[in-house]
Amino acid sequence: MSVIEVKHVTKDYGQGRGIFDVSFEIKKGEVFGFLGPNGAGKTTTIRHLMGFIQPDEGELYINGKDTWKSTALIKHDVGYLPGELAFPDYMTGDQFIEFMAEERHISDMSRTEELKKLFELDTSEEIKEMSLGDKRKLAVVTAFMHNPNVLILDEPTSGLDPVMQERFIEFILNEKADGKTILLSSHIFSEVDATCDRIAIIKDGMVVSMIEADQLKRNTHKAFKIEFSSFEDYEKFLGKTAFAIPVKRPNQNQVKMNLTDEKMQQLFTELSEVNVNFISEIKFTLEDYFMDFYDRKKSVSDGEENLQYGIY
Ligand SMILES: Nc1ncnc2c1ncn2[C@@H]1O[C@H](COP(=O)(O)OP(=O)(O)OP(=O)(O)O)[C@@H](O)[C@H]1O
Repeated sequence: MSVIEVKHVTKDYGQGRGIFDVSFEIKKGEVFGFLGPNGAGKTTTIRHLMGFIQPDEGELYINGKDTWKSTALIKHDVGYLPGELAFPDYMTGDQFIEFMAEERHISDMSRTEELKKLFELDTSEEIKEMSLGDKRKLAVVTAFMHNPNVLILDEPTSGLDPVMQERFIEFILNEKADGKTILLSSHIFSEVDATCDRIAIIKDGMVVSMIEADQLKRNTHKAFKIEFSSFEDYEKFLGKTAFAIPVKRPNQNQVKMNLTDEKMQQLFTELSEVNVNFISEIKFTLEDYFMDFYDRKKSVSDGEENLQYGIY
């Protein structure tokens, strides 16, 4: 059974703003990445999941409970790390932790202590004196101190330095190994790449793509750049090749093309008849894939937009 279910959720704020017919499911033990440009609708979707907002249409469930109708129960199951942090400024970190422990009826503080140690957090300071990074760490400790089975993380590492970002990734991977179900909204590709099993891309309030992270890694379709030794070689290759060549750069005697592993031998046979300066693989990353959705109008030259890197 899916732990998180988002079913045809629409919240229309007018003028094209909001989320529209958003659907996805997250299975137990899965880390699901939610990527999208600013204003795409990530936070709105997450706030619906937390039961803070009632959808105009559609339903959302966590562990089978309707998130709007069972907000209090949801809080018990879920560790939520909001994108924008709000704390009572007059408290110290310790007082806030104590307050949250009482709220959650936690008496055994061993997990809280472990989290404080993991993230090297000094909780004796007044919250208003804390750096943004320390406030983020305090939010992490208090969001997960009750050891929830479901983690909902909205831009969790913003404000953390690279060492702590790395530590947060380790934390997510450990939680995943423990069977937790995790929704991670992020702008940081390396973080999503390192942790997520599946990734949804949201744009203008709509889910425009859903991919398995492995699909990117195991992609047998590859893109190559080839530079010929002379314009004659370039022309000779183009005149004879059986491959479709989406990118041609006559000024540089270069082509770019897609290829599956099985067709590699055929390419080398064709290239043996001409002189080549180099052939290089164009590495395809999650970032490339995302950027394609991020701005379809980005400037492309020589038909480069046709290079789809085999992701269909
Ligand atoms: N309460 C609201 N009233 C009106 N419009 C809203 C409201 N909340 C969000 N929106 C609009 O809905 C759209 C989606 O916003 P949302 O905050 O969900 O985006 P996001 O993907 O989380 O972006 P970011 O990466 O910048 O945090 C935006 O156009 C935003 O202005």
